[in-house]
Amino acid sequence: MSHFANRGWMAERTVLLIGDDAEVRDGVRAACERAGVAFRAAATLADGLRVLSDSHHHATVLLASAVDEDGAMIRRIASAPAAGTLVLVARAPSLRLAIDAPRLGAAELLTIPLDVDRLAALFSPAPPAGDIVPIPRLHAGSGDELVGSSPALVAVFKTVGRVAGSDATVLVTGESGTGKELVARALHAASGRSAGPFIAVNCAAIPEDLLESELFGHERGAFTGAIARKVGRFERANGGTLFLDEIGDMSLVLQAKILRALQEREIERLGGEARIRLDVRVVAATHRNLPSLIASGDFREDLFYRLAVVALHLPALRERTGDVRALALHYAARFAAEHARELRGITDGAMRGLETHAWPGNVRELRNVLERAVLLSPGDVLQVDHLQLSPAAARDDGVVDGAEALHGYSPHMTMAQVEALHIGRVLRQVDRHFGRAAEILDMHRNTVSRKAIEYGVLPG
Ligand SMILES: Nc1ncnc2c1ncn2[C@@H]1O[C@H](COP(=O)(O)OP(=O)(O)OP(=O)(O)O)[C@@H](O)[C@H]1O
Repeated sequence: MSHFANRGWMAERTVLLIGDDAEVRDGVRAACERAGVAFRAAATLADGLRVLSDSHHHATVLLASAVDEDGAMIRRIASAPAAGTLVLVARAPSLRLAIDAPRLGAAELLTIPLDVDRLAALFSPAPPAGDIVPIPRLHAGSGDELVGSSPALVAVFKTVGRVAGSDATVLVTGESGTGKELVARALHAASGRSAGPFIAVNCAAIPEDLLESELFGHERGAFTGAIARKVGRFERANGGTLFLDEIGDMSLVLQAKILRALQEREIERLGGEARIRLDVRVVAATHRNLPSLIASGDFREDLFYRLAVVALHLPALRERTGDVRALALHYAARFAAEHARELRGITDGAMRGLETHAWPGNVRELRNVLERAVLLSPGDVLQVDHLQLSPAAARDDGVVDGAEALHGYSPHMTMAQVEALHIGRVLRQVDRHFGRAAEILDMHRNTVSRKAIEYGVLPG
């Protein structure tokens, strides 16, 4: 390469650091050297804006300042066209900064001490076009359809097609996140009841003492606190489909009541006299092994046979890796459209990473990984670093199986990996409510948010 050509390339690929911190400067410079891009620094915001006004940068790293409470500084840099990809770094990022960063236009928020490898990956030039799996255009109307063509999923499609037209009760089994609810919706949509309601109840999410009235309803005064009549979900599903999710977590008393409702096709509201006729198709689902619950006396055998008139099993995603590519492209296209991001494709390396991941959270986890990657990738190609797949869940460690895989845990993990997994899981569970997560984890909420950012486990 000639001297001039080299200079031209360097001018294109320059990273600007704005901020006055020796440790950050050293880290960013090291990442630039590793990525083969030029490094430039501006100590103050004013200097930085001056530099940005006369030269273009591939990426800008901004040391987030505690005084920038409303993010005005970040917004100003992010909106400068010459700033390129914006990366924020902070020593102890506040929860607010972590949540606001993507909205303000930052592609990444990194903590100090800097992860030089991650930074270098962000600065690396886009990979050559040949290594990219292109993302298809999203066709209009593609919503929540079942994606995949593995033999296991095709068998599910066929069964759905065969039984949708009947009113037979269907039991859908499979690990959490495998698509049981989506299958129930597909059964409803393909049935003669699609004009009627689809009512879903997560039996494990509703406290035991409320579940009965939630399902069957109650009359006014049926119990303390029943100040008005309530129509239950069975009744609300009349003319349509009732989806009873996590049926294996229901008490034996309620199991008996469900069985009766299914057999008699009638219910009574709590505290009521009248029998109410039902025209409801029931689809039930569970991630638990019902035959073993029957063996331990925790699930009624007669209810099992009543529910499993047709049984449909959704295999875990790691057992049908053939579906991963189609799902990844589907969700990349969908989230790119949803978040108005131009995306060309996914690198071969990233696709391999997806195909060899153990997916303890199944399709739900894949969907979250893709959404986060689409939001946070700086360029128009998704690379393996953008996926932030936890190495602990790589499939080929040979130990992750059965119940352990279900929980993403393996005895080869470091304490940090276990902590990352647990914090991510708790945050998802409490729907990103950091106060509640802090209580569960018995940690200060700032520690929770710092660790979540550090480990890259903020749920999408
Ligand atoms: N084959 C698939 N194609 C496209 N999206 C899918 C597929 N399977 C699952 N998903 C998506 O994954 C997510 C989880 O699916 P769903 O809620 O149906 O799983 P589930 O098995 O009912 O989970 P849980 O047992 O935790 O309730 C949803 O966003 C769903 O749209």
